[in-house]
Amino acid sequence: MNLKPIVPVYLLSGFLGSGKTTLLNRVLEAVKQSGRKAAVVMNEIGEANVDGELIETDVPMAELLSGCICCTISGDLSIAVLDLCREHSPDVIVIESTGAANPMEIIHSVTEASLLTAVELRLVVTVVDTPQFMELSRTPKGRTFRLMEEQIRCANLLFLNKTDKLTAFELEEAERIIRSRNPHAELEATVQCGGSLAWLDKCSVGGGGHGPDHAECGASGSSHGHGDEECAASGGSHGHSDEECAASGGSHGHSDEECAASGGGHGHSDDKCAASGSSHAPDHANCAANAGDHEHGSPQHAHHSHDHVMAYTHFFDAPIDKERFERLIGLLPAEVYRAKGILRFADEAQPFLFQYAYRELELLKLRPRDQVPNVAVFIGEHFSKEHIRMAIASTMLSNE
Ligand SMILES: Nc1nc2c(ncn2[C@@H]2O[C@H](COP(=O)(O)OP(=O)(O)OP(=O)(O)O)[C@@H](O)[C@H]2O)c(=O)[nH]1
Repeated sequence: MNLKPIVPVYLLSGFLGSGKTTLLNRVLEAVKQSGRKAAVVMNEIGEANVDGELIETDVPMAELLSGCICCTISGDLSIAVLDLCREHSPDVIVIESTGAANPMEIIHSVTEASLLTAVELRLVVTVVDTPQFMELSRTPKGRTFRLMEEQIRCANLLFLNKTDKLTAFELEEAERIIRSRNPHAELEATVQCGGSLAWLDKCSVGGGGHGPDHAECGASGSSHGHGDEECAASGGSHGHSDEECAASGGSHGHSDEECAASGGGHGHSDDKCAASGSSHAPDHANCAANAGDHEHGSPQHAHHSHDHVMAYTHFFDAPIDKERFERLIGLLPAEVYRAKGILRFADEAQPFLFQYAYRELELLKLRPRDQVPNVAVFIGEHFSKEHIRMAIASTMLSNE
């Protein structure tokens, strides 16, 4: 029988602006260096795929815009994965979710895709904006903080990013608090997501095997820890029975145990998967419990913990003035904590990618792959789109 090799799927999770695209670029480079072919699913909450401009043109990419893959377009995610497999036969698929996504729902979508084609979720990597997480941990816990906690709980591997902005003492405190949210995931303190990518190599993929090598790749297998019970614990939050869970994982001949790994992207082989380096499987029960806390039902009936996050996309119809734009950024209300876009400045031949995360602005010259829009996406919580529209009009168009 000529079975297709199972394509490992890596999910990059983490709150808005934490560093997922930064990590994605490192992952893509590493996959390329190893002679394998990656495909990417990118999800943006706004109407423009700004991050896509940072990805090399030869990488097949599916873009899911204007929604969050964990809810409004979760069906699209399974289809995107199927299409990428059919059209490009990748060795590896990397999904970068919006920062507003809950990984549990995405995990569910990937297992849905695995019913139809040979893909398997191998690892959930959550990138934590550590200074931001710590700042929010000191104030009354809002929904953003709780979403960050969920993203932390569902990870196999945690990159505690932006540690350049922390003192050694603060980092120690952050590690302690984050560890308490997920005692099992491998944890690495990083700057620009510069952590180990060994997990990409450890899982033998695309090499003609028929499914993950459980002995070698604990990330995919669950050679220890997950039994039916845990599977149900995890699946339970989405209304799975053991049977359903087995069905989900079983499309490629998985056992229940394996299903826990596939369904949850969790389940490490203690000694073999230095990949995630993790010696334990992230605790499904944690995720499920957490899901319950925050009103996660089945994907169809979920009340998502991130529906407070909103985006306003503004397309400029002509090149804009750089200084005025910087002034506009300075005027953004605190509720807008993330913005990004591709901008054409009046005195510059090349377009710029702009990034704004928690009051830090970054402008980067772009060599676009194609025609690019002149666009800015503003992301935050409970802000007035009208207010932003008016701020743009008064700052960008005034004669001062
Ligand atoms: N100071 C600091 N900035 C970082 C670090 N890592 C990433 N950044 C910056 O943070 C901003 C956001 O990084 P991205 O990789 O785009 O973050 P993201 O998670 O993909 O953002 P969204 O797609 O909007 O959720 C960029 O300006 C990065 O240069 C870090 O370790 N330290």
